[in-house]
Amino acid sequence: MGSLYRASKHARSRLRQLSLLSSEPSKLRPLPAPEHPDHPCRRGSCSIAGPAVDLGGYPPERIRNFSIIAHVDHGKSTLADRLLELTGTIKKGHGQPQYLDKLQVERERGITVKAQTVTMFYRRIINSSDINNEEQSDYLLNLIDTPGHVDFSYEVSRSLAACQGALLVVDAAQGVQAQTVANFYLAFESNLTIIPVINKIDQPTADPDRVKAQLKSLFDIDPEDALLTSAKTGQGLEHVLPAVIERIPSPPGKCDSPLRMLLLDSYYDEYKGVICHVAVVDGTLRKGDKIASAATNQAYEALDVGIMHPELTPTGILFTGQVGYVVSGIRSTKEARVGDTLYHARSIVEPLPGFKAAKHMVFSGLYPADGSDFEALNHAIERLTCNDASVSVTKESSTALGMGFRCGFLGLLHMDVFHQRLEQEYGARIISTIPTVPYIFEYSDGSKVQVQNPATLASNPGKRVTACWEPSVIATIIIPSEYVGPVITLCSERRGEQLEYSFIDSQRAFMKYRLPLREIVVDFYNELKSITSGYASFDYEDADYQTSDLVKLDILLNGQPVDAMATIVHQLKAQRIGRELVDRLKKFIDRQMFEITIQAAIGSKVIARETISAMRKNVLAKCYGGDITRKKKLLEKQKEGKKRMKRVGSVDIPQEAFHELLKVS
Ligand SMILES: Nc1nc2c(ncn2[C@@H]2O[C@H](COP(=O)(O)OP(=O)(O)OP(=O)(O)O)[C@@H](O)[C@H]2O)c(=O)[nH]1
Repeated sequence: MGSLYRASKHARSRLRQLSLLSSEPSKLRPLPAPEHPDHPCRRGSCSIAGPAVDLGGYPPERIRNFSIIAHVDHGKSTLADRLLELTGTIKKGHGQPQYLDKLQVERERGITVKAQTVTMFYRRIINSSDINNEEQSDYLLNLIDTPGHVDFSYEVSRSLAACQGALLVVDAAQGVQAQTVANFYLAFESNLTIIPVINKIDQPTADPDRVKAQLKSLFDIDPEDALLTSAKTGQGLEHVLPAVIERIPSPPGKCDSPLRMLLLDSYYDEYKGVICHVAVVDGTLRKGDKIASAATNQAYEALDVGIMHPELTPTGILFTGQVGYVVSGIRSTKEARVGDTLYHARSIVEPLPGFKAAKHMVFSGLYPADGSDFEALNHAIERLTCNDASVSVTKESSTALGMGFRCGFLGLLHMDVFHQRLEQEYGARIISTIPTVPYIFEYSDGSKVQVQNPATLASNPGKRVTACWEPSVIATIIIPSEYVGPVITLCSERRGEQLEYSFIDSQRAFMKYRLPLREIVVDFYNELKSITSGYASFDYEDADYQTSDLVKLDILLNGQPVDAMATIVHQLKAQRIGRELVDRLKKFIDRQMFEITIQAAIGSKVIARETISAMRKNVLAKCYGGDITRKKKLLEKQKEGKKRMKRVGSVDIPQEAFHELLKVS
């Protein structure tokens, strides 16, 4: 518990400040919906086209920028929905739950993968018991909903850069989970004011007192500071925005300083080009202003400026402390660099600190299923990386798959989501190769290289590998106490080293392990979930490289190595993985006109072998009788299927075979 305890000591002084904050009785009432004539957006003086919104009435002291952070499924997006309804930003019962989860992939998987910002207007009314003495003030609140899964914590840390506070949502029944811990520290290290929200109190198994005790013991959060809510029934929600206004400081920027904006995110729009989400740190941005990028020194004109309320809403202006969007004629992803500082061209400003570069944990080759689609895939990847700057892309080629790309991802789920978005949003059909982590190899000539593609590993016999290192992670695992035994077994099977083991209360154990990254990227989380009946929570942060005993495992078809199927594995696991790869391939490669041998080999030593006997797959076998059109159709279908095959030497490999190999750990 050492590191948690140390950090919680820091937390103590900060949280003490929080408990000093007033909780004077106040009543807050949402503003009328934007379409209402009394809404401040309608009382504005802006004369721009589109919905007029006057942001002039919101100096920094009337602005709060906050994020919602939590472990997966603790209710962030649902809470965000309720706050949007409460402020009239979206209509109640708008029929689209988790409004801010806009991507198809988010809706299908029920997870947030992109942080989303939305501006809300809120009127605070104090002392409402005496209606004549009512005091009211209007606030502009920027809410950023963030993903919960560890693979997207880069999104979280970027979002936090635009905020001064965060709602830390914890499920009242599940209590603190691994990503609650990770997200708490992300927010804490960014110096944000943290408001604990114990959500789902409507559940029969909810135990808010236990969660309060956990928050106290892990983070030294005063139980009095916790808000109790049910985003489902609406219970307790009336206290959330008052707490945001009272406890979270307003943005610190200077209105009269030269403009400095932080580029938070961007995406490509067919008509407008790149749309940049920005946080105005200092100064004012007006439509028509000439702005420049600190990263590229390119200058642009601000063609359209506005807020997300909840969709793009032109305002013509953005003042200090506000979060909004700007369209500036940037057309390529290379120009819109997340973390960049935008400023008025010709003014001299100190660039903002920006963001730490994303650290790629998993690499995989991405190839068009049909080789002639390379340019289309190139275009799709370029567009998509505009909205997901954390993916690294370099071109590569493979003898088996032709021209393609080597992409770096933040984790396996991130990789999966990227593939799905390519297919759903851009209609790309792709084949991806076995994911690998970035290993480091040292050769006999003293040179060291980072190997992101196993196929490139030392094919030169004059260059012997003399040492190798693999990346490791520090994993945090929180589980009900009865599952401790199986989890310890799993972690040691995965070559883990236990660093910490303690209890956060009478029912939950907390463990820290150092594990090789390779061991957790494929299937670790699924197995952890399955041995703990779904009760385990898991998070990790990257740690150092460790020396290791690694070998390159080749797959050969009829004696010919398939570069796209090569993988790097630990010596001790090579035999089992080789066997499994060969078995899986056998199931997915159809019998052909000749015998096919499938082999797994380390160097020249074959460690596993299977044979597929010769026979042409006769699709007409069961097609008796004389219907010629049906026979033609079947042959056509077979021909179509062949197009999706990849030919290695004389062997046709179906796409599915590549997908199957991804599952071998
Ligand atoms: N009973 C109950 N269920 C809730 C409450 N809040 C959210 N849920 C449900 O919990 C599930 C997860 O809610 P989300 O809002 O998607 O959770 P999330 O934290 O945004 O999830 P990720 O985006 O995947 O991190 C959904 O089925 C919600 O309907 C609540 O207060 N009570």
